[in-house]
Amino acid sequence: MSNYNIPVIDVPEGLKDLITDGYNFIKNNTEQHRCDILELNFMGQKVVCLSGEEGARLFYDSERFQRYGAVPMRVQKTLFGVNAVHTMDGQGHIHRKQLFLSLMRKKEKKVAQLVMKNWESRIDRWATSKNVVLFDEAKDVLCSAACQWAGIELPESEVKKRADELIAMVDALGGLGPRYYVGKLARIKTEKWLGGIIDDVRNGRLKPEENTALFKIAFFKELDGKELSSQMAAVELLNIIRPMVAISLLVTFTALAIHKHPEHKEKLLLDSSFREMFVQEVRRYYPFVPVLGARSRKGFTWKGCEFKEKMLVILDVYGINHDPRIWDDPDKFNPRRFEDFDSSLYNFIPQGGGDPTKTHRCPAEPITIEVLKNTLDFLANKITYDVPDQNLSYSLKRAPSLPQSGFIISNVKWR
Ligand code: HEM
Repeated sequence: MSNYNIPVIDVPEGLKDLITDGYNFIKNNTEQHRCDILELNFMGQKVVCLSGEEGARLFYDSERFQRYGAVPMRVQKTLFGVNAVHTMDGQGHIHRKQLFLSLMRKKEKKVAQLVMKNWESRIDRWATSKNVVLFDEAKDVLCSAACQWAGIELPESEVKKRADELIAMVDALGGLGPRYYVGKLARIKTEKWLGGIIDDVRNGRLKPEENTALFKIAFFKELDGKELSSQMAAVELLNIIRPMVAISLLVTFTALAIHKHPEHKEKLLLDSSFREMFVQEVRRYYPFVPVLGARSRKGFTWKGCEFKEKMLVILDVYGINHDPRIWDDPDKFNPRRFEDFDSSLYNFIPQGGGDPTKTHRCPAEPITIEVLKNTLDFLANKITYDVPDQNLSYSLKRAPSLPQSGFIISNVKWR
């Protein structure tokens, strides 16, 4: 590549170097060089990193970029599933995406209600426990609610086991060694479990309601008129319930934000629009998705950078959510910033950017926001609890990140 103005950063040990520098890796380098494009010499392979709102806009230009070949196999074998919707392009992607959008359209209130019922059912047990680890409870609550919504029968006795497997797939994201293998094994087991359920639906042994994800995915037809294989259907059913359980990470950060910012207590009680702003700030401020990847479809030049065909391109999601050109004082937790935030499709992208009907942007942002808003109301206004001494620090060098203690609460009571 002959990009004389583009800084080149050596990454001799590949993933290991990126993990060491963590969420701030691209941001530190783009800020140092005052630019939105970097070239990485990633163990001999050239990779372009894009940042800033304009970088995001370019990344979501589907004429220039594709997803096929961009998601590393290690991420497909743990987080997304091999050949899942995340890796598709063109009409095939839009058709598969419609399946997800149709399952989620106007479902946010219903899903949040299911989550709230599950939270409320735990209070009596919490009241008699010395300590409650909120993250552990959140993943079980969300797993139960996700399965109820999707039409999957899950006995209470199996909830913890399945929730642990689902979270292991998410936890494998930046993990090398054991964390990766635990996530990979969890995916193998879960795909087998759900593949069996899909077979049972198809041969009539199970009869889920017709408006559930289980039914719709079991009988979904690709553009060629064929049903998905039962394993592929299991992968996509997992793409409903796994990310629901992943909301438990944001629930834990929400609890941390309530605890660290008692100055917002009164507003959280009285003002539902402030609760929405608070949730948006949790999604912006705390680390979750670090980067996204794509490959250039064809050669082209942008802002002096020459993109070659099939070149790997990485978008700095965390960096854009902390970009000082978009956010005043980005490292300050300030829900009020959302009062007059001028949102485009590319300047606030915790769950991806662009138009969700046309790009890979997450179809479940309304659900995520509604679940978090209701959970915030529950934690801040419906119950009381103590927060005993514990290690609440979280690392920006681990993806996904989480407060060390999982957020322990005690002496829980209805308010
Ligand atoms: C913790 C909250 C969540 C976060 C941080 C999150 C994040 C993301 C991100 C970053 C993407 C990819 C965007 C891209 O590639 O351009 C995505 C896609 C997706 N998300 Fe979410 N998500 C969350 C919750 C959910 C939930 C609750 C569901 C399902 C109920 C869901 C289902 C999906 C699906 C199916 C896709 C693939 C869309 C496509 O490839 O077209 N997500 N999400």
